[in-house]
Amino acid sequence: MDKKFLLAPMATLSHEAFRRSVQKFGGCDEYFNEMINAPSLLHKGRFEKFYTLTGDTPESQKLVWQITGTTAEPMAQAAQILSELPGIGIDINMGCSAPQIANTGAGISWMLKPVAETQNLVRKVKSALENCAKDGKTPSRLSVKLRLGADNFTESGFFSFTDMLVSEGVQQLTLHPRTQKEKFARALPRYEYAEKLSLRYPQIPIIVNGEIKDKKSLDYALKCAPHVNGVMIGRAAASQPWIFAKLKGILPEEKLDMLNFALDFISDVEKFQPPEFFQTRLQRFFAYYCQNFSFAGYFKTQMLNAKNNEDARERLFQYFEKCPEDRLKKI
Ligand SMILES: Cc1cc2nc3c(=O)[nH]c(=O)nc-3n(C[C@H](O)[C@H](O)[C@H](O)COP(=O)(O)O)c2cc1C
Repeated sequence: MDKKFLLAPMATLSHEAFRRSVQKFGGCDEYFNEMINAPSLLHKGRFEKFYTLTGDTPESQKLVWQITGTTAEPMAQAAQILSELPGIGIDINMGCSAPQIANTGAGISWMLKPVAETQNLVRKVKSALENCAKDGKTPSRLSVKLRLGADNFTESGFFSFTDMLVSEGVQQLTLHPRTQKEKFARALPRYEYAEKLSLRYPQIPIIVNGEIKDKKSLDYALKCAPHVNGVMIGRAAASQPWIFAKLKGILPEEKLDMLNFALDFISDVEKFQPPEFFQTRLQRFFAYYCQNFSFAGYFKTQMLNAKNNEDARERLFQYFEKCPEDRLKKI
């Protein structure tokens, strides 16, 4: 397939330990990091360094650092700092509609504010990236991840917004084609809008995102948006870190040891996350990973109740002792 595969930014999930799980199967073309709050990064909070830990593998060159914030200046400064790290570039989060983000003026709010304010943000971030590209180096790529906008969005309003982004020098757009309030469980994303973006801006890559979880859903998204340059996958990569290899048709024949895979993930979390984050990181990952098993609901509850990493390991051993047939799986 000539399309790129991208790992979605997912708060508490898209970190180095999780990327390593994906990389075990050959990885993907771009890894979006979980969103990084710009003011917190600038204030050098106690945990901020863990958001940018990469472990320095060649795959780190494929990182995209997503920033979130409510005002332009700190976001431009954060973009500058992050552009010094390994990776492809900086992404501005204009799509997150979770109330705790959107209500503060971050995420999708950037699509709803007076356009001049968002234009100022893009301009500031772009110029920060250009100013810090030293010695004739190409500046880091600037991309934006967005939704369709408010529930009463109009097509003309949406395109005048994306026209502004592209004319300000945004070099890649990822569209999760749902409105602010459309939840995952509701209707399918409106993939045709990604197609419209591809035809409108042939000069930049357009990435489609949302509900792609297997060959059938991939084929459907690409049938609706055949000209997109890539496909971004979030939740399905958390339940099946091998999904990119599966969709590319390069999965190894042999069965996967699901217990050892999970144990490796916990060890990587210990390497790349602070102890204060262990519980949330494990809980979020296992909420998805446990979907692979015969007694998914029971297993998930067991893992969500783990008190610490040792307890999580113990619960893994117990599950596979009870259900040995789940341990070696053809994925
Ligand atoms: C747990 C979780 C955390 C997320 N965090 C972010 C984030 O930090 N930045 C962002 O732009 N989108 C975030 N999203 C949205 C995803 O990037 C993606 O757009 C959405 O999950 C739809 O893709 P999917 O159907 O492949 O999961 C998050 C989604 C989930 C499920």
